[in-house]
Parts: sequence; C-alpha cells; structure tokens
Amino acid sequence: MRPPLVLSISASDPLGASGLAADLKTLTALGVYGAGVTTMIAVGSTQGVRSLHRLEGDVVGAQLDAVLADVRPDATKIGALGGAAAATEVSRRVREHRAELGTLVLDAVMVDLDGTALITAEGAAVLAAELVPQVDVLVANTLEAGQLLGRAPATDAEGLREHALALRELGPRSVLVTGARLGGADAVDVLVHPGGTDVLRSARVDSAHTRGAGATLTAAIAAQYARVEEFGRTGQDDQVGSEGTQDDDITIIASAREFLASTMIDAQTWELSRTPGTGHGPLNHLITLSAG
Ligand SMILES: Nc1ncnc2c1ncn2[C@@H]1O[C@H](COP(=O)(O)OP(=O)(O)O)[C@@H](O)[C@H]1O
Ligand SMILES: Cc1ncc(COP(=O)(O)OP(=O)(O)O)c(N)n1
Repeated sequence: MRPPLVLSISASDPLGASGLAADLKTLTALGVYGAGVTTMIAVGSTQGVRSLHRLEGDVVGAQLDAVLADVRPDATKIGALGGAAAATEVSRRVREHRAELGTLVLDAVMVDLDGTALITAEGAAVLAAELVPQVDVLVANTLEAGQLLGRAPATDAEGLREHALALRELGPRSVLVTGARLGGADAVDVLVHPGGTDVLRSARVDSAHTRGAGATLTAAIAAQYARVEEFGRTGQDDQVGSEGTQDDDITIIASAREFLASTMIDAQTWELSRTPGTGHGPLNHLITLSAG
C-alpha cells in the first residue's frame, strides 16, 4: 500500500500562509502525503513580503533529483520559482521525468495579492516558454495570465475566457484563469478544458484572510488528482481509469474551489496577527481536521 502522493515545488514563507507550507497543510487536510522541494524563501508575514532569497539552481536540482529518484508522485504542483535558475532546473527535470510526475499542475506564480513580484523577468520567460507547454493544468490570476500572454490583464469574464483560451493554445490540457481581482459579489474563474468552457462562480468571502488562496487552490487540485490516481491504482473506483477521463478537470477543479471556499470562510474571524485589522492573513487549511 502507498498513500496518494503529491510533490510540491514551491517557495517557503515563515508565516505558513502561502507556498510550500500552504501546500503541505492542504495536502494533509485532504489525506494526501506531501513531499516538498523548496525554490526560494519569501520572507514575509500578514503584512506582505519583505525580501526574496532565491536558492541556487543546483540546490533546487539536487532536491528534485533526490526525491524523484526515490518516489513517484501521483501529481506534481509547481508554485513560486522566483527566478530563471530554479525555473530552468525545474523545466529540465519535468522534461526528463514527464511521464513519472503524475498530473502536472502549474500555479503560474508571478505577483502576490499585495502586488509584489515573486519572479524575475528572466524567470517568467523560462516559465512561459519551457514549463507552460508541458503541464496538464495551468492556473493563473488575471495579472499572471496577462503577463504570460504579453497582453493587458482581463477586466471582465469575457476577457478571462479569451485569456484562458489563448493560454490553452500554448499546450496545457486545461487552463483556469482566476478573476477574484475583478471584484464583484462573486469570485469568478474561467476554466477552459477538453469538455469546453465553464464559468465557475462562488460567493466572494469578505475576509482579510485570503493570503495563499492560489497556492491552496492549486494544492487542492493536485491532491484531488492524486486521489483519483490512487482510486485507479487500488481499483476502488472502476469508473476512473489510471489516465483519468476528460471530465475529471472540471469535477476536480470545482471540488478544489469548494475546499478553498471552506478554508476562507472558516478563517474569516481569525485574529492571528499582533496588528489586527492590517494586512492579509492565512486561510484555515486544516478545516477538514477541525470540522466536528
Ligand atoms: N475573497 C474571495 N472570496 C472567494 N473566493 C476568492 C476570494 N479571493 C480569491 N478567491 C478565489 O481564490 C482562488 C485564487 O484566486 P486569486 O486570488 O485570483 O489567485 P492568487 O492567490 O494566485 O492571486 C480563485 O478560485 C478565486 O476565485
Ligand atoms: C512563498 C509564496 N509562494 C507563493 C505565493 C503566492 O501565493 P498565491 O496563493 O498565488 O498568492 P497570494 O494570495 O499569497 O498573493 C506567495 N505569496 N508566497
């Protein structure tokens, strides 16, 4: 027996709100073993990122080599890379091990919710040219989608759809462009997948605790793919083949969005910071463990 396993390749933050910490908590909450490769330390807090410390490319490469020589992920999530060194090492390992990474989910992390750039221009270029074409599922917010396409960010749902369609032309099987930054009563995301285009809406949660939403969503997506893979492996669900089905993307992404909403609603009343009422706090990733 082996548990469903997701490899997260992400940055670390000391608050544990985003990046690797958010990923590992989300994976734990969803019953999936999480392995983690660190790309960068993003020093920050509820008040935002103070400084970025990118790991040398060979340190990122060595972590990838060690973990991939040892375990076979059911799904892999790529998050913040920080710069060209990590992006190049990750792209190379993805090319070499593509068939052994399970479903590959890319959170195209470029800008955080405070507007801080989390990747250099050179890193973003490697991400766009080398990684985007190789992934199964690409998730980008409006700024990231615009940057990947060299266009102005979308300003409405139709723009989200156009950008998702254009990004899918670059190679991913499915593309989710998240539109929370557009405002409005609902958080609207657009998914373009093999079955068509879907507008996914959920009630906007009015909360100061939204840091790490994209990280949490993409970790939850990877977790659901890993669980589907495990069902296929253990024969627990004969409807799901080991390669999944074309309808999996919409079902899995909708379910990951529901998980995200529950983490956001539960953290709404948290008072975590020494300076309440300022900044952006984390979600309650462990909602499934605390629910009575
Ligand atoms: N206030 C909110 N209420 C409900 N959903 C939200 C809210 N903010 C973000 N989301 C959802 O969180 C996910 C991540 O979106 P977004 O914040 O755009 O990404 P990122 O964290 O990468 O910038 C999306 O599904 C988005 O709709
Ligand atoms: C260390 C670290 N990794 C990733 C991010 C970006 O996370 P994301 O959820 O995409 O966006 P925010 O909601 O956190 O802006 C990050 N901020 N830090």
